[in-house]
Amino acid sequence: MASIATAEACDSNTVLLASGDLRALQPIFKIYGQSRSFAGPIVTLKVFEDNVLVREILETRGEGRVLVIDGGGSMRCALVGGNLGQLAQNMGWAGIVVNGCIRDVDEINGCDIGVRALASHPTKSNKKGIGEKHVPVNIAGTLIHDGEWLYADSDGILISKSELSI
Ligand SMILES: O=C([O-])CC(=O)C(=O)O
Repeated sequence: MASIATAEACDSNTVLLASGDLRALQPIFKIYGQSRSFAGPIVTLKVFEDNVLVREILETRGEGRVLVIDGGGSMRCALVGGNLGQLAQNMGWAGIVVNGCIRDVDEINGCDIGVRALASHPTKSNKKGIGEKHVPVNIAGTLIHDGEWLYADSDGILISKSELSI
């Protein structure tokens, strides 16, 4: 999906920014993946050093949505790797935002999705299947709800209560 420029979205939606219906994530993410700009409705996931539920969600049809994973900011393993990046692309996800690490960076950079993560880490995660889908998550200073909209480009990431019009 062609994305609205985040800077422009901020300039033309000052009322939404002031009310908190539109908010910018703190700039803590690195940019990966082929799509530097992406946008879509959010699916939230809260996990910690365990990516079984990440795969479970990415195995469902993305339909242009964005998976937002609160991995608790862990710097001890990767929640998404090349296989999951490929799966996300094949299932039609627009992108993945990870409050945590990814791995197989070269493979992920070849995938036709947008990915944001704190860093890369070569270790895989646990496989216990613990976590919560569709719950509110607090990432980069911002509370994010399932079903809200995410807009990402080279300037940053915006969360909007509803779809923005151009
Ligand atoms: O399976 C994992 O833990 C993540 C991974 O390396 C991949 O997606 O390729």
